[in-house]
Amino acid sequence: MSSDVVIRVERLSKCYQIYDQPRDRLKQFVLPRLQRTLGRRPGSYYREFWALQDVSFEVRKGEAVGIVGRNGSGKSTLLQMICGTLNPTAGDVHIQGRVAALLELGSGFNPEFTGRENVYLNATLLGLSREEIDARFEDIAAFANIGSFIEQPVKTYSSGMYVRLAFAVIAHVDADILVIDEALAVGDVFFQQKCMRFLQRFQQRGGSLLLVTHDTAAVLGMCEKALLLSPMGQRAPIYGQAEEVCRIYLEDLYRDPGRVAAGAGEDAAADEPAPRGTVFEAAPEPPASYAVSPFNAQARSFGEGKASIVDAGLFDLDGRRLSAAQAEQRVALKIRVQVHRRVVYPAFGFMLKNRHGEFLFTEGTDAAFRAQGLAFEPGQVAVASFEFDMPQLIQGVYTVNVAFAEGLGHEHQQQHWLHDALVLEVLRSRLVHGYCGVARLTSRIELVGEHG
Ligand SMILES: Nc1ncnc2c1ncn2[C@@H]1O[C@H](COP(=O)(O)OP(=O)(O)OP(=O)(O)O)[C@@H](O)[C@H]1O
Repeated sequence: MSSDVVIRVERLSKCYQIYDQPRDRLKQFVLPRLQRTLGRRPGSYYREFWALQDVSFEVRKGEAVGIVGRNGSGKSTLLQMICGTLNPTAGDVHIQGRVAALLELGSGFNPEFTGRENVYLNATLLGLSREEIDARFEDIAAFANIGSFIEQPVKTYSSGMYVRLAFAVIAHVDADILVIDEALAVGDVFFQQKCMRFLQRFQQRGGSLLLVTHDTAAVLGMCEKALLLSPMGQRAPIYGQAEEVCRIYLEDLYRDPGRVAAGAGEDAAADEPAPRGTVFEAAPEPPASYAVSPFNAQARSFGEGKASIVDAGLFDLDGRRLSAAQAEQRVALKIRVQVHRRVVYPAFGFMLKNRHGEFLFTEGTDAAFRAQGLAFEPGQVAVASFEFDMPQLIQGVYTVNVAFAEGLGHEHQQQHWLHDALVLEVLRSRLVHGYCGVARLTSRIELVGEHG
């Protein structure tokens, strides 16, 4: 195996034996032995089911590979074989380094043990000595941030707490390869962003990542390569550049006849064909709606401290603070600072982040006020107000960073930067794909003629 390949999967296949009835399993266990003793050819009492066929790919040091595929395409089966908890029917898996996995909820932890005991159990299984775990325990507990629950049996945990602890363990065992089933990303938006930051640093340090997900945006955001698996061998596995693989995955998904409900369109088909010139207007849709959190003054922050951000929030144009907003509503995002020491060329900014920690947009006053030579003096209070139309966001939870800096362009220095000062939760949105939607969308369909 070449030195920088950490996972090599060669022609891997898995066949499960399916028993139609429980008693067939017993028959399969007993009868073939009996038949052999009697000198007869043993029969079989199961059907074969190939969950995975002929999968080959490689992961290199520092590389992130996404595994996409519809339900039942064999993703979990593949991961289990990579982690060594399931034996392949054919083919090989070669691993170079320590693998830590965040797989099915419930696997890995003993429900009767406390969080602390499970940390020791899991980290030991992943190769750490007792002394190493002692030295890291506080960091693990701080990463999980589940408070005194760490001393409670994990059977009392919510699924979010469970994942927090499981992720905290795999983040601290010096793994070379992390295997993450993204379906488990059930923690809140802060924890998800924290995990993403950790995964980015992990990769920068040379760690390799296998990410299983249905979310092509996550694959495109994090992975250079991707593997596409299809259920029931509908198509041979495809391994290649993430963009190309995600494109094929989406095409397959939309080609699936099962997507269209049986009988759909029959009512319309019974109607007379619409004449040329008919225009179909889109039915009006309710606008996307958002819940807006109060300002979190305790949010994580950094900066040189010449001024402090003491408030930030979304307001309507009459100056009322908003706890709810709608897409395309005109709003003002306001950031209030108290100045402690003189600030020359002050600049305010804000950015919206999705649950992966990716910036959807960042806006700031720097360039717009550059020519005006602003300076703030100690004791002054200033409020920046950004007015804009609320964007069309896809389903999810978002956070807003707010920042105050001194200086221009690249020469600026952050005075106070607050991570996640506001949280924006999408309560309803027509959008489920992509990052955000277009503004002021209206749509119509017109029959413009007949061809031929
Ligand atoms: N122990 C088993 N015995 C028999 N069939 C199994 C077993 N485990 C999985 N399968 C079947 O193998 C196929 C692949 O399952 P697998 O769980 O690996 O798919 P998946 O891609 O992870 O699905 P999902 O996205 O729904 O989690 C499925 O049809 C599943 O029913």
